[in-house]
Amino acid sequence: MSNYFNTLPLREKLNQLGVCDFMDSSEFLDGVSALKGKKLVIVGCGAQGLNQGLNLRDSGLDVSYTLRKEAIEGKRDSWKNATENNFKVGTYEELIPTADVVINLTPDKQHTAVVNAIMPLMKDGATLLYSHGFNIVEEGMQIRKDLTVIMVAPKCPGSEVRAEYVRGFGVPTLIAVHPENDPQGKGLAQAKAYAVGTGGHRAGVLKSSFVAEVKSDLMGEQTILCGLLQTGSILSFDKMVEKGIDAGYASKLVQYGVEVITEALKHGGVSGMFDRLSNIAKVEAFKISEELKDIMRPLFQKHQDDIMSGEFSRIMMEDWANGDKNLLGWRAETGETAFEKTPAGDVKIGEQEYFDNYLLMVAFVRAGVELAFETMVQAGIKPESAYYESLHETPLIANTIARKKLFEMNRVISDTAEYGCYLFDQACKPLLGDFMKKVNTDLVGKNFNEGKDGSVDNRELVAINETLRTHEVEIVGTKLRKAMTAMKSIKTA
Ligand SMILES: NC(=O)C1=CN([C@@H]2O[C@H](COP(=O)(O)OP(=O)(O)OC[C@H]3O[C@@H](n4cnc5c(N)ncnc54)[C@H](OP(=O)(O)O)[C@@H]3O)[C@@H](O)[C@H]2O)C=CC1
Ligand SMILES: CC(=O)[C@](C)(O)C(=O)O
Ligand SMILES: [Mg+2]
Ligand SMILES: [Mg+2]
Repeated sequence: MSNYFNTLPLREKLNQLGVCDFMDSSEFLDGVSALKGKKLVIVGCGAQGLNQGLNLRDSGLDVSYTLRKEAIEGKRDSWKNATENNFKVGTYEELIPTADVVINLTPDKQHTAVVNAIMPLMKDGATLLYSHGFNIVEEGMQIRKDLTVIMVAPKCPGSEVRAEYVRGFGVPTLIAVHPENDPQGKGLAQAKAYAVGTGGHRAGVLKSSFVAEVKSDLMGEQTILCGLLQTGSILSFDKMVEKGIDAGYASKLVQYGVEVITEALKHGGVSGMFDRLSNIAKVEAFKISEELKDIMRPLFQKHQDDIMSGEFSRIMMEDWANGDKNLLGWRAETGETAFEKTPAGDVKIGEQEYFDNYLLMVAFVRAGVELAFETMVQAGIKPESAYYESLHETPLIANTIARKKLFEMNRVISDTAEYGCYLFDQACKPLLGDFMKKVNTDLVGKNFNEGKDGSVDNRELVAINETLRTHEVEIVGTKLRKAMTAMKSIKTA
């Protein structure tokens, strides 16, 4: 097998990268009917497996889980996840031959082995569904020609796929039909029905391609969504402690601050987040985010270039072959950071205080969202896809950090995302060394407005507002958020 994307001529590469049609809600009036009465069998019951299954069942669909024998015999977590939620569980041999749709929600690194094990058991004309394009695009997996191959990819960590559904909302979702596998022409109808089943249609669905999804998903998770939130959290905490801020306060500000700050981003975009700052704080946060963009731009571009060329996948698959040596080493290193080891203090922090005392994170988020969006669009990803993958998913990742710090984020996201997150973090921390030397507690830990008279130059403020509001991520975000009529607010502890 070889990288499918690299076998395409440039014209077809650009064509598949550019597939991105925002689907009007009227396209989902058939609801789940295309899958009603069908047997949906999910392989794996982890972050996506469990949470998608819970949503699908609540949407009236017939869901069961097939797990590898050692998971059943060893009563592993995946077996506990499925049985404790009263799902039917069986072996591949027991459940796959009667399945109408087999949903592969195992780790990307296992996909080739898993698909080779389940494909011979799949009945003629069945459907194989992925939630990420890696196996098809980066590994070039070939699927039996009588099978339909589709993708329904939530732009969200598994835990929040369920949390948003329970709130009566959903998460933005990319759907696609693999052009090499749609023999009965039923792929799109099934993908749409599955997206309704997970609740994705309430947040927004893009008709995408396996190529567009994988090349944008890898970029979002490595940079703004996981990598930069990890780097920014660790550097912010270390700076506060270095400057004598109480470690418990610093830990709470960082752990919950990213959720409070990005909740404003979710509802009002970058400009909405900046509007939560005083005028003098907005001017300062703008200035340092401009500097952060200049420092990090080459790193964001390198990540996108390596994703496009297949170099990222090559080095990650090398680590797979090497027993996940880097992944496990970086995971252990992250767990040993002072931020991860310092519990949030029992101290009251008001909602506005998270903005006034944490300008640095506001600046990190603006720089990361805009850089990730700009870099994806320059590489051929359409703005709607880039928006979901950069701005909208950031608060959903932040929800996991608020729950149990970086440990929870790295536990819930895929192993592919976790590897990419660490890869970015390892490069970004030293890149920001000189910048962080100049950072003081006015930007992180203390109220920026304290002792200042609050006056600003009107023309400068008008220019900053104009720059924030006219960025393409704000233009497309305003349009996409209009469709998110069921979006709910989250109150932080
Ligand atoms: N995590 C996320 O939020 C997102 C993930 N995705 C995609 O969803 C897919 C699943 O990812 P995710 O939910 O994170 O995976 P998890 O690591 O959370 O869960 C993987 C599941 O697969 C099982 N599994 C592991 N190894 C094997 C194997 N060799 N054979 C059979 N089953 C195995 C595990 O159970 P056990 O070890 O007990 O057998 C577990 O139930 C991936 O393609 C990922 O890219 C897409 C969007 C977001
Ligand atoms: C949660 C999600 O969308 C990620 C980051 O792409 C993943 O976990 O792979
Ligand atoms: Mg993703
Ligand atoms: Mg991913």
